[in-house]
Amino acid sequence: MSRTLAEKVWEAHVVRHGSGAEPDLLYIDLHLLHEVTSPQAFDGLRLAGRRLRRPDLTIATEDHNVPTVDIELPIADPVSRTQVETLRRNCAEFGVRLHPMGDAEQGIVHVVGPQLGLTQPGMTVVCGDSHTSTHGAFGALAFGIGTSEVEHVMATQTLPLRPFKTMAINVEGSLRPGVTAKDVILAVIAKIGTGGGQGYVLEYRGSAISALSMEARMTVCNMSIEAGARAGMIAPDQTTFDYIKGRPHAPSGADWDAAVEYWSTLATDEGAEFDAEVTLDADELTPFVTWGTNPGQGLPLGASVPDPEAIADENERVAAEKALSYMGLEAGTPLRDIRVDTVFLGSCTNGRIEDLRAAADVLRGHHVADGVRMLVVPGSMRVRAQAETEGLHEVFQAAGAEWRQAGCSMCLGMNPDQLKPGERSASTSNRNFEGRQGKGGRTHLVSPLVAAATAVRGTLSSPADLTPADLV
Ligand SMILES: CC(C)[C@H](C(=O)O)[C@@H](O)C(=O)O
Ligand code: SF4
Repeated sequence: MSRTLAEKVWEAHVVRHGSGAEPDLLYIDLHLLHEVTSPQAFDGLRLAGRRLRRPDLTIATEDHNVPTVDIELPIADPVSRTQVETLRRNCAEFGVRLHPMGDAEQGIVHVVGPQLGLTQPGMTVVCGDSHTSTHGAFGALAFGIGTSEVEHVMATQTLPLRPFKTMAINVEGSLRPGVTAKDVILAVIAKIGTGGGQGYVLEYRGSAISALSMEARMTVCNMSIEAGARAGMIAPDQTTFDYIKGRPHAPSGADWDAAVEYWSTLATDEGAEFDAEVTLDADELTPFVTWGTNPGQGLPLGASVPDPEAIADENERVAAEKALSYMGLEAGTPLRDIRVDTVFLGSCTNGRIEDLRAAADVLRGHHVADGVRMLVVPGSMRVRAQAETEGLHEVFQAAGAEWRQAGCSMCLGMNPDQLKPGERSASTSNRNFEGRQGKGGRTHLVSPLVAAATAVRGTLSSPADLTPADLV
């Protein structure tokens, strides 16, 4: 029978089929941990007198609560300090490999796994974090789990799971210059809505997806959860294999050949049926930005703030009214006229080396606009080191941007990098919820190219809007 990629990975991991209403029990190949969602799970193990079943398949990093400056000083915020210290104690007690602040491999959990070669095609990957969907870019079945499930995986290396439906997201054609993976996924979410993926594993397919680099594919899969999906996946291909080859945890020698042979069987079979299909024309996409307070409230940069009155669906209309009032925006204002105070380049969506390179290319020869602060936060210390080898930090600093240490940073208000009430950002992260980047902060989700151009002009912009007058 023809099967989809997701079905193949699922079936390869069933330890025990559930009968009737019972869920299947799946084996988990990789368990990622961070400081926010692990403490109660470790407590649970301790109370039950259990050890970790497979510490060798478990890895932890510090990302959410870490400051991105003065990292050699004690963490000032007591809550954050406790989180980080608790993770350190737990990892030492239970024998889990941890990359703490300052370590060469520390970084955002979803940047660290792939860069170490831990994330591989055909795996099941879990983490107590919704953006675990990122790892699906490798053809892994990867999803976020709750804290009680984290404990279950720690104790047994398995997880009871209910079946899912499959949705194909076909993106055909080629992206125009200046249009990126971030624009693709923002357009997908605007099309299917923040609940459109509920109950589904999304598979991104088509010529525009095949043409993406691994890092761009991670950007797409990262935001699957913002469409409500269980996971997002892309079939592994030569691009995937080339990315993994030679990484610290990649198979080598005969194991590599055997792995590639297996990975090559994972793509969805010809004739396999999806429960739903959505199609997007890549050639028609332009830079996309959000105007509202959920990731589905987005439009092409060339559009204007929508008029809620013109929205037929009542729920959507009310949501739009509320969003505009929170965002301090007037219907009809061209999106390009929206002025920002802050630009944030980073996060597990867009904090990898290609994102930094793309933004640096725009910033070279330019300066951040008066009154705008720009934070550049590499997704991991390895990304930071690579960027410094390439001199990108000098480009950012010469442009007046702040060059930071690795972490989640301004993606969410759990560390010192936050917006003040009423401040507005252009942010390469994945969520624009009320207060996400700090209480009262207003977030516009954008690509790294739009982030950089916006920093220069001070209003939401794409690189194509920069004129010779913007050069310094
Ligand atoms: C803190 C963590 C549980 C959360 C998540 O699950 O995604 C965070 O990473 C986020 O992006 O909102
Ligand atoms: S960078 Fe943002 S989205 Fe990613 S794990 Fe951290 S807080 Fe969550």
